[in-house]
Amino acid sequence: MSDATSLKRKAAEAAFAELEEGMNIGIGTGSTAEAFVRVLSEHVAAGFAITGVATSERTEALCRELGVSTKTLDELPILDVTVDGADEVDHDLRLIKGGGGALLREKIVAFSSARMIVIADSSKKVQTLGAFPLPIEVNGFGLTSTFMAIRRLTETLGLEGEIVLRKSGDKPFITDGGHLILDASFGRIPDPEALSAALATIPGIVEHGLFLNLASMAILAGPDGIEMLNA
Ligand SMILES: O=C[C@H](O)[C@H](O)[C@H](O)COP(=O)(O)O
Repeated sequence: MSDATSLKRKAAEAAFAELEEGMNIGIGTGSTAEAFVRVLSEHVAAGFAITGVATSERTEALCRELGVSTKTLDELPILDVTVDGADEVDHDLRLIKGGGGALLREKIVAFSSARMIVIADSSKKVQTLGAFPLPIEVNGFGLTSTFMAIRRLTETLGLEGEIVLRKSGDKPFITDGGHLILDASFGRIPDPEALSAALATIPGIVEHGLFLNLASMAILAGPDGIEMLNA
């Protein structure tokens, strides 16, 4: 197991320790969330009862393959906890998510959960969000207009940098919801709340990858052990 893989597994094991039998849980997307599904599946195989709501088709397929039972969010609209990865975490538990394109369902599921536990290797902890390009999920209709509105509004906040349409091979990347993603490389986002509020005014934006006031705990696994951040 590579160092990064073993750190993800350690974070996933620590998140499992926060769960109780019988809980209804949101299950995130990405390589760290996948490590969590693997840990979970081992406990399920040993008789631990839990029901999950997956945040992506990819996670749903993995749960099915590994024997973790899932329901839809409509069947289980109130969740005890969501466990998910992140692309960046700051000291106030503000996150950038969506590197894997699952931000919309991830945010809906996290919002439906009493708690959100973020799991990551310690490299994801940052002083200021923004080195990781911010994913912005947009409707395909009026893409150019939406792009220009994002550019205009972010410039008024002093944010500059490349904004590119995410591709999968030579085609646009399409999310599980059938939308497109623009990745905005701002470098630094000194005021995530102001940016989030500004983006919310643009109708073509479906959702963005700033997760503010959602995470209640972050479990960061590093070479020297586990660091827990609590809201
Ligand atoms: O859309 C994907 C998610 O937000 C992931 O949780 C995030 O990109 C982190 O992924 P990973 O654990 O693979 O670094």
